[in-house]
Amino acid sequence: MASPPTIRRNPPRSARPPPTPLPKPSLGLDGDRLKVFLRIRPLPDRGRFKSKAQATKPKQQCLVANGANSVALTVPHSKLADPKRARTELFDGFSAVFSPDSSQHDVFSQVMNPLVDEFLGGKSGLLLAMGPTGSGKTHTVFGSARNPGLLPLALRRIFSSTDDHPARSFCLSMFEILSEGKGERILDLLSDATDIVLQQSTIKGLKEVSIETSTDAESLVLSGMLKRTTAATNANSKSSRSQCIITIRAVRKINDVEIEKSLSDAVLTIADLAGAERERRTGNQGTRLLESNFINNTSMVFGLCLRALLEHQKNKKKPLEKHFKNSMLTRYLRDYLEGRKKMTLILNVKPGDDDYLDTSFLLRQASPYMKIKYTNLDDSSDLVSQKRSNVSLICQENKKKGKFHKTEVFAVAGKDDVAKDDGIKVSEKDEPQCKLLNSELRRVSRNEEIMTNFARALWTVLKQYKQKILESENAVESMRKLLICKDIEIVELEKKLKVLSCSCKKFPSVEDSVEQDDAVSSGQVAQSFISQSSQTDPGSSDSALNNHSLEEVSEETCHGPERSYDYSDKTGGSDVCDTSVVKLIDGEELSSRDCKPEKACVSFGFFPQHNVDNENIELTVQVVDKELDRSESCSDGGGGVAHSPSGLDDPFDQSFAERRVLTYLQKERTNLSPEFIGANKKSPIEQSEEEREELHNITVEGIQHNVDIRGVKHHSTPSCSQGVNSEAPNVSSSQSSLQLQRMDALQQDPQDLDPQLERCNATVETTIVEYGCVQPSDLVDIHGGMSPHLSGKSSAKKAPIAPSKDCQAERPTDKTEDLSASKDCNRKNTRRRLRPVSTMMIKEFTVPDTFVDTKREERAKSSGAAIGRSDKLIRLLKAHPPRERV
Ligand SMILES: Nc1ncnc2c1ncn2[C@@H]1O[C@H](COP(=O)(O)OP(=O)(O)OP(=O)(O)O)[C@@H](O)[C@H]1O
Repeated sequence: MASPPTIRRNPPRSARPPPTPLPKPSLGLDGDRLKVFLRIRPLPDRGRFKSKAQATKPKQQCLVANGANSVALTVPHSKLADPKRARTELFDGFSAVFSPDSSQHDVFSQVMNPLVDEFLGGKSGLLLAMGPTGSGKTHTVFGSARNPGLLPLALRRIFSSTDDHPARSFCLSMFEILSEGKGERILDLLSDATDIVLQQSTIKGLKEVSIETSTDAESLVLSGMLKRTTAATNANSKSSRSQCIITIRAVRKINDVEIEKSLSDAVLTIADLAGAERERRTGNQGTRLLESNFINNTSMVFGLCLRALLEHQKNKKKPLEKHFKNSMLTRYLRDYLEGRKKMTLILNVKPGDDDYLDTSFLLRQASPYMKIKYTNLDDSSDLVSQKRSNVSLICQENKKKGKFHKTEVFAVAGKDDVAKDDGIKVSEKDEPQCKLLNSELRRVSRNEEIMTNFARALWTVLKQYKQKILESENAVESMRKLLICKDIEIVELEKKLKVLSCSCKKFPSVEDSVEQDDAVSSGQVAQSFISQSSQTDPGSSDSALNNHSLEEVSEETCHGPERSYDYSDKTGGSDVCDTSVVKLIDGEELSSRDCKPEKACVSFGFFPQHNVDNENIELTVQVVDKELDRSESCSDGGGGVAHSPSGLDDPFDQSFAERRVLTYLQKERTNLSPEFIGANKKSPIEQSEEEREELHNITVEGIQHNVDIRGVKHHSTPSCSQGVNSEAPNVSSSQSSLQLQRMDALQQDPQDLDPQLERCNATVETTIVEYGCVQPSDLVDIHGGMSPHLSGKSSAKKAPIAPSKDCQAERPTDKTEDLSASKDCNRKNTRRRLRPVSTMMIKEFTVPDTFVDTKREERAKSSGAAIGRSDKLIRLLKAHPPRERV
């Protein structure tokens, strides 16, 4: 059985056959395209190599001329990944390819001679040599004395032809563009001038030397070459470090129309670019490296310009990118790089294997350039470029002056022939260029108009935004001022609240005084305290006013039954009382910094309580809440205050008391002294449930519920009770005033508290007697007296206020007439009495309804919340101390 045939699916690739050279392009097509010549320099002399190995080793070539217009580039073996797969690239389409053995004359005849002919015919042209370093650019352009290059040969050709045209002369300029730091500059090689600058495509300050003969011209070029910047690198012993440009300009000698037509100011430009360098190859460092960067950058920009031109020619809709702006060389050669002037390129390459990368890069880069067409050549380019420069300068000047108006632009652009307006004669040949220039001007002016309108609209929008920002800032400022005003109002309201709260505490005392005619129990003590306060602070209008008010009250209320307190807290207790006590402690006005809740049972009372200990003095202002439940529990608890039946049943007394209270409140409204309030002593008022219900409706209630409500533990000392019985008649008001003055001093100056503390302790007890018990015996109510007390440090917190046995014994109904009994007896009368007072309170101390309502709502909450409000109030009062009294 025969075996199946073996099929090789992937036969090994053989080397590609050499590409067939393309047919030489016709002259007609070639004439319209950018000419690109390729010159392959000969391999370096083998004798240069130092080592014998290198000298004997045959030099491999990677680039060979494959035809008149093409070359074959073969990848060296050393750079092949697979040595078996050799690869050769074909580059075709060159105007001509000069083999290494080509002479300078061969190159000149094909490359330079056509340019010279065109130049002599009045057309500008450019020959530009480019290639890697050491590829023979300089050799091709300048040559040597024995082997002159294209420039000397061109000069010889030009001057050899002048014999036929004696009316023309030529000027030669030579300059170089070299790197300066990270920038670049122009150096005139024919003079020592340093102030030459590049403007548009014109170099200002560049010296032009008129040349009469080729010999003079060559000498001039030689002198310039000597000044050119060169340096030795690993790739070239005399490497050019700059772009050297030589211009030959034809000048008219005779004003002959015919001659002028044939000898327009054509310029023949020859540029020898510095060769692109690879750092690894040249080993450049420092300045050489900067030069390499400059050289490579210029070559790259030049290539970009030609690529952009090609892309633009392929797609007319694609705008021509302005790469020429990125280097001086391309700026100077703008007309050539934008296709308005004819340019010829000669690529110099090295054929060695070592030069494969440089050669490959150059061929890949420059191959597309051969597709560039010249469809709109500018034969009178100098004239047009001069016009463009003039227009550009005019535009720049107008922009600088800010007087660039579109009308002017249109006036210029609207004219078909700018040159005519400028007095320049434009030939029919130049008319297309003038039209092009005019259309360009219209486009520029249109863009200018658009940008101007856009800038105006943007400016308007910005102004509107600015206006809005200003309005917003004003609104913010007004709101800030409004907030400040509101804050001030809040502070004033807080102060007013504080005053009202204190006045509410004082009010029952006054009322009780009026009702009970208890002039001695409360009035005297208050009078003594007030008088002392007045002495302590003569300038205090508050004290004076309060003093006066209460003096009047006490004087007028000397008759009538004296109200009494029944501190029947026999169980020590204290905690049976649910009556909430408002404690207001003003950190500024009270010297005490410590507020301790005291358990007391007061129906409606006010107790300034000074607890003096080693640390501080507590002045606890206790205002009994009028809440029904609490008051009820207070009364029922047995530990509360038993109010004696008020004796103010007399209508005259009632009305009189109301008038007095009204007078007092009117005075107090304007100026109330918290100190006085703190020192004032109020008598608890027992109320019935109906009374409490009514009191809930008055403003005072709202005020009182704004403050902290706590249970208070009454303190009492035996001395207090004893003082009521025995010492009260003997204690003079002056003594109590003196003692109270000391207290007042303590309150006013907390810093002096400690030194005075010990002294005060002794007087405190006496003051307690005065506050609670100093009353004439005939006026002291059987139920007790005023109970505001100052307890000493030993007894202030521990000993509850309780009537002593003696004190209780003096009371006719001390056991039977307890709090509840007295409350029941006086419920209705108290209601009648309190009603007008409540009305007055509403009238005098009306607070905003919202405030009252809010406080009522808050009052409906738990007592814990009330405590929180109290703390808030205390903090608020501390944060916003009342104004200084005048
Ligand atoms: N066609 C040639 N025939 C003989 N010698 C040549 C040829 N081309 C170049 N050389 C020699 O090669 C050397 C380097 O040439 P050249 O300085 O012109 O290179 P280059 O391209 O100008 O280098 P660079 O860009 O660094 O200035 C010179 O000594 C020059 O004489």
